[in-house]
Amino acid sequence: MEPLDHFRDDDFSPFRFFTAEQWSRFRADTPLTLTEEEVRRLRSLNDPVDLDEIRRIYLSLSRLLSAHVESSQLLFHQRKSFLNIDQAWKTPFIIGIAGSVAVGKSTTARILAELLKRWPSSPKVDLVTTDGFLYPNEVLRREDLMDRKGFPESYDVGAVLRFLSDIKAGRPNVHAPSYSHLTYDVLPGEFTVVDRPDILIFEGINVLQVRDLPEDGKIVPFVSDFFDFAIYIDAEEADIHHWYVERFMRLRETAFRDPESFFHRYAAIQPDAARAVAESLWENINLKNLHDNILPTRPRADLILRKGRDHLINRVALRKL
Ligand SMILES: Nc1ncnc2c1ncn2[C@@H]1O[C@H](COP(=O)(O)OP(=O)(O)O)[C@@H](O)[C@H]1O
Ligand SMILES: CC(C)(COP(=O)(O)O)[C@@H](O)C(=O)NCCC(=O)O
Repeated sequence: MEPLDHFRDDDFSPFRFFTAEQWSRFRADTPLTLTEEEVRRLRSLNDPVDLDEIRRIYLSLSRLLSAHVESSQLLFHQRKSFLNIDQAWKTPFIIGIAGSVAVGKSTTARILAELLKRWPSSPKVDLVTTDGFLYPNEVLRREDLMDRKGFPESYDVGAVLRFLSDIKAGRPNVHAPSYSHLTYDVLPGEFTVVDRPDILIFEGINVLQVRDLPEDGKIVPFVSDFFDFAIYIDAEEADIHHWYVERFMRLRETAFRDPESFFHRYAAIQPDAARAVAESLWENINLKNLHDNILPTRPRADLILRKGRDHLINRVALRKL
């Protein structure tokens, strides 16, 4: 099989590689618990995912995650008895989902959340996206970071770490800030409340980021230190570029029509001028971020889902144990 860029599919690779067909066989007898209509509701604009893709890719993934969650619960109980402690609260299992802007992380996260909720054990599954942890536009403007929205420095990483550490500590009613793609800003005073889930899916472009160690020797964790399983959604740069621009053009006919939309002015201009804006946002912000900050985190994932030009997953790489 063709390797994933600089990954080598050989005995020394940390990953095992599968075609979508090979991967689909691992679903065994995992039942299909979503309907076509539900998948349509869960997918983002321009995402072609359908029930066939759920069968081919997501059922095996759900089965694999179920094995990981089960074994982490077993380990948790064994640890309790080893330490002879009586810890009433459980530690949520956290799944990180990373990848470029416009690669389809939100759709994958929403589909996974629904599939996991429908396991026979009916776990409580919550989903949080990292955009709520971006600094408000007012701060980004002041710090001259509006052209670096989505870069590591545009997030309040301290707040992310406090959030995840509260979740892992089993605290009730932990607040995650909210973001609006419509106003292109953090929503003041709006939160998602996360109340001791069994599983938390934490999705965002930079969740596998590692930072330079502080010079003062202070020990600061990485966001991914809180993850039990990390997924990277991957695709050819040219394809993601195309999806970004096409989505922007579709948004002109939908979300941008709303006078509240930050991008409202681009709904009225000529298509060529709008396309030029999308190209520039891609080139100057999102592509740079992909090269400098996102792609380098790919080898840190446990699982890489690689999409083809048609936006469907055609290859899977699973980290060897
Ligand atoms: N300007 C926008 N207006 C409205 N919705 C948007 C806009 N940009 C992105 N979205 C939506 O926000 C979600 C997240 O997009 P993005 O951060 O690019 O990640 P991904 O495509 O990997 O899910 C998607 O559902 C997308 O359709
Ligand atoms: C809000 C985003 C940074 C994504 O954030 P995430 O949820 O991945 O943390 C991204 O969608 C974005 O707005 N990028 C800035 C450039 C642009 O408008 O495309």
